[in-house]
Amino acid sequence: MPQMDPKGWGLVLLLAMLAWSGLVVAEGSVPLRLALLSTEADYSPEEVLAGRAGEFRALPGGRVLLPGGSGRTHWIRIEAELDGQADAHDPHRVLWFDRVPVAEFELHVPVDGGWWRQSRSFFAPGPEEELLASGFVFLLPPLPDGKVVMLAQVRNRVAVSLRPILESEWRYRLGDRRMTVALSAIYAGLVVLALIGLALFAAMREPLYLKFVGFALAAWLLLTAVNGHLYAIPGLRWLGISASPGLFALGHATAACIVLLARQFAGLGACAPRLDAILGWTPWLLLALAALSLGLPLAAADVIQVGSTAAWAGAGALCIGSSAIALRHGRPLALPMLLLWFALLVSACARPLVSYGWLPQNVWTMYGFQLALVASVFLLMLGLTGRVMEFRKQRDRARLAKEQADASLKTEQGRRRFAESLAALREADNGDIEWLAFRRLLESLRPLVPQQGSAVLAFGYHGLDLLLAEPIALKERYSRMLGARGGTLKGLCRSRNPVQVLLDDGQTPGEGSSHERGLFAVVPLRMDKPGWGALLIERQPWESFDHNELRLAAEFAAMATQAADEAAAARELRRKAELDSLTGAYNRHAMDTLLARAMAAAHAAHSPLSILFVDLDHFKQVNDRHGHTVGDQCLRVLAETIRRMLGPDDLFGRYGGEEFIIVLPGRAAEQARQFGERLRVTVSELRIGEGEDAVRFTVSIGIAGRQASEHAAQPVIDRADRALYTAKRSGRNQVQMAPS
Ligand SMILES: Nc1nc2c(ncn2[C@@H]2O[C@H](COP(=O)(O)OP(=O)(O)OP(=O)(O)O)[C@@H](O)[C@H]2O)c(=O)[nH]1
Repeated sequence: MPQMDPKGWGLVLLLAMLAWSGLVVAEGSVPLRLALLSTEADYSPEEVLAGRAGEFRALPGGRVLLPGGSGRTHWIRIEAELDGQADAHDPHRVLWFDRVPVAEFELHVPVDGGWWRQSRSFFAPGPEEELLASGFVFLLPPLPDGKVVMLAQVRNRVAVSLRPILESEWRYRLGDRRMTVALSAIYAGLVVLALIGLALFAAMREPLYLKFVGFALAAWLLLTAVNGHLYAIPGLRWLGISASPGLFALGHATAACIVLLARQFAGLGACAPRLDAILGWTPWLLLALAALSLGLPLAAADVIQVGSTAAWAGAGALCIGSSAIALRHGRPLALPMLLLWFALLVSACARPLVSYGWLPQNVWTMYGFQLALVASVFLLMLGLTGRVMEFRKQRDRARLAKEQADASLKTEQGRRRFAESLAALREADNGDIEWLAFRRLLESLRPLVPQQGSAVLAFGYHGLDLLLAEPIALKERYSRMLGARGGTLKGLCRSRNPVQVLLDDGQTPGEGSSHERGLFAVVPLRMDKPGWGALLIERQPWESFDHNELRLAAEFAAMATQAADEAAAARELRRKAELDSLTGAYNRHAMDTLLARAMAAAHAAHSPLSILFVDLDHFKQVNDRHGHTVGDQCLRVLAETIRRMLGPDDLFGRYGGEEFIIVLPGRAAEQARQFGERLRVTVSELRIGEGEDAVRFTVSIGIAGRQASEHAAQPVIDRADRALYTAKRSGRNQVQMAPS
């Protein structure tokens, strides 16, 4: 069995203190004989006493039970034997009745041959009544000793139980004062608890506290209404119009709040979902019943009374059930809650049962409900304050989780975008791959890792030295830093793991440097030795990098170098596939593509373009005489000679075995002829080898120019080929122009 919380013991203590305070004048000092007569006609007190209205029925047990819904007038005869003992110091007597919800209550006392009359109303208390009157109180006129007969005339709608007490005034006042103090404490306590709940809501923004405030206020309204004090409060008197149905509606609203909170405290969503669902819609049902109570005619008040008791019993049973399950699952405060719901259920049903005469009328049956209700509010308050820290922790956890989820989503998006941008490297121009990879790296990391700036430095990476900065304005500073701390950085890169170090840019303070020292995350880049490089991310010296940031930077840096390596490898493969392995010139396939492109460009720009076919003369003899190795060497030397003579836009490829093609964009026939002639002469002067064994060779060249309308290469190639053929036939070692 779970241990009782210290708060639970505090509650028990509170209940005991309230009980000790003695809520009512327990018993009168003068014994009373009671009799009841009910009639539908209107009679005067004399006629009633004379027996014209019917016979009085004697009532044992010191109380009067009046059935509800009758609309009849009840006459209560109260007989007492006054012996005069009370009047030594206190000549006045008080006749006291429990304050029950009756519409009209009039007391008739025979005085000097006439009648002394005073009336009371539960829902419209008169100005002569005290604000927190404990009951219907009548300060009697001086009465002679001996037998006295008084008549109380009552009209009621709901069943009530009345217990008259005849008492000396000072004894009544003593009890009444204790009652007033207790009630004031209860009412004020409820308001204070509601305010505390409101303050907690303002601090925590947790709707549960608002529910509690609603409950505390509903309890306050219900208690003040049940005791009849609500209708005596200036400004709230109008509430008396709703009479008994209004009282029951308040009861239903309070029950709705109780169920709402009981559900929240039990937290059965996971372990008893069905009961949880029922608890979810019960408050709405109770509120609907409250509305119904207000809508039904006043004559149905006694029916509403029965319905209200049943609704409370049902709501109480649900609360008890939920607390019992919560207790089994070890929920905090489940045991005191269970006991309280039980006390509330029993006490809520007790008062109506007293009215029907099925239970004795005493402090517990009449006021137990109020005690239990106050104790419930108090216990819930304790429970709620206990949950403040829990809520705060929960909220912090939820916020942290959301921040982490947002951050990881942002990182994931950044990673995806970065990977996409790296995929585009394969399409990049040859010289841009490394630069683009590192620029993307810096730009992608910037929004993910808070920083002052960042840089990539790389030496001997794919044969390049690079320094990139983000923002670009910092490049100068990083360049200075590299000059001053390059050795340190190179040393750090040997470890291959990211580190964070304080570095300066080598300037002394005051030399114009905006921030001399920064904290740098140094992430070594993976590259083949002797090359080395690093990604640097800079922050203020006091803002260190956490493990995740360093890991992310290392991951992105690895992605960048890997993508650049792959793109460079692809570039190399592509290049090899386009080149002739022996001479390094473009092969025929690549040349066809490049030539088609150059022709289209020349056609679009209306600019000239010339094609030269260069063929070695009697190359078969060179091979035969000197061997293929020498033949190969001749081809390489010729290719190198041609390459040296080309401009940046010129193209050069090997078109067949010993046949080369040269494309000269922008050069017309005459310029091409001069180029060809220069080439022919240069080749004729070449020597392969030394001395007498030196090999010499010549070339024949055929030239054709693009005609104005031509944009396809083949006709020009054909003309150049024919010109070459002419050169060969005409004796070789010469340049022939194709006819234009
Ligand atoms: N060493 C070497 N020889 C090659 C290569 N490609 C083609 N050849 C040779 O080039 C020679 C071409 O001979 P031909 O087409 O008869 O022409 P030629 O002997 O140069 O005579 P003309 O062109 O009429 O002056 C052949 O013997 C081929 O074997 C090569 O890559 N290396």
